[in-house]
Amino acid sequence: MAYNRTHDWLTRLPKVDLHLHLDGSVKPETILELALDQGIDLPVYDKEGLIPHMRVGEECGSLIEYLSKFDFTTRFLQSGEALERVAYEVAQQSAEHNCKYVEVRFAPQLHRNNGLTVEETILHVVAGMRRGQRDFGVKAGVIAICMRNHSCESNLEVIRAAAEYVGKGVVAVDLAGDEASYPPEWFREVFAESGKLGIPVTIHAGEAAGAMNVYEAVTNLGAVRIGHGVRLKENSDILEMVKDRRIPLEMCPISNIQTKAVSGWEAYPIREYLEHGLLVTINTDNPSVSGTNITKEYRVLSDRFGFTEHELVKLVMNGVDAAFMEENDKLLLRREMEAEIHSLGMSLWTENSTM
Ligand SMILES: O=c1[nH]cnc2c1ncn2[C@H]1C[C@H](O)[C@@H](CO)O1
Ligand SMILES: [Zn+2]
Repeated sequence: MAYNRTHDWLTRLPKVDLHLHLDGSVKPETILELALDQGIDLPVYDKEGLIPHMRVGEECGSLIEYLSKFDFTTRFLQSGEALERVAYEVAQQSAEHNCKYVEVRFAPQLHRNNGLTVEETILHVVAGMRRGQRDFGVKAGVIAICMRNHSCESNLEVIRAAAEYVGKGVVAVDLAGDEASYPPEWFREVFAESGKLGIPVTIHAGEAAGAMNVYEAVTNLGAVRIGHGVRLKENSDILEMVKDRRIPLEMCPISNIQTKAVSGWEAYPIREYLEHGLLVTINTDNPSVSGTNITKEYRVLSDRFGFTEHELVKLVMNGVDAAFMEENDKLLLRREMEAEIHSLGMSLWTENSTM
């Protein structure tokens, strides 16, 4: 059936988001309220005025510049109440874009300035997410992040706490932060522990450094998914390895352009990856830092790369396949999404399609 890819259609398309940072998803209006509640001074007291403090502009030149935006927001996320609230609001924002499943990631050690333990931060994020799931019908999982600039000891603490909550809201662990200055091989000891404890691993790699980091993440850190992987195209052997092992890539198009993972849209390898058979998924990374949402990501792809409706659905369903979810739950989600896509008047084009 011919389909008109309007704004409305892309909003209504059921979607998933596997790569979304909690501290990169806070609404400016929430910051205004949190600042008031917590008695923290703000540089300005209107929503529009806060945006430049939270969002990168056109001139963003690197991942390091991009990461500098997070310090502003994390100051307000130092209580259980604030963490629970923003996790709840992520579910709400996801529902507004018909995002059926979201994996929310956050770094527990960044939220301990007022004395929360790592376990408490996880408990509060899980509680907010569960409440959001109940009120907005968005399924969710939490990914606990180790930071590249943190000590091995502090990252091990995150891995061990996350392990306690696997099956109770936590679905995986991750490594984020300044990739160019902290290569993945420095974190072998940390991720040996996640291997021992049996927690799934995804690693930010091939974003601000080359394909070798993807190789290291997969072969030595146990990554079963890769955050971004944009620079994988720089090494065809590693690209083939990722393809053969069916490692999904969590690509975040708007963020990837802003952090200069590639020079511009013309060099963005998403069509190349998809046509080569890589398991590409589409995600937001940081809605409030990047000024994005999941509908906008799909719209950009449709506009810039001329993806067909079938290709867009393929990207959505790749996300379902790549989710850190129990197989039974995944089957239910897949069925729910396929039925909804079908009711939008679209035929399906997925390997698992029964149509
Ligand atoms: O795209 C990213 N690459 C590397 N690190 C990132 C990215 N987006 C967010 N982060 C960092 C900054 C946040 O404070 C931290 C935890 O969410 O993760
Ligand atoms: Zn990220």
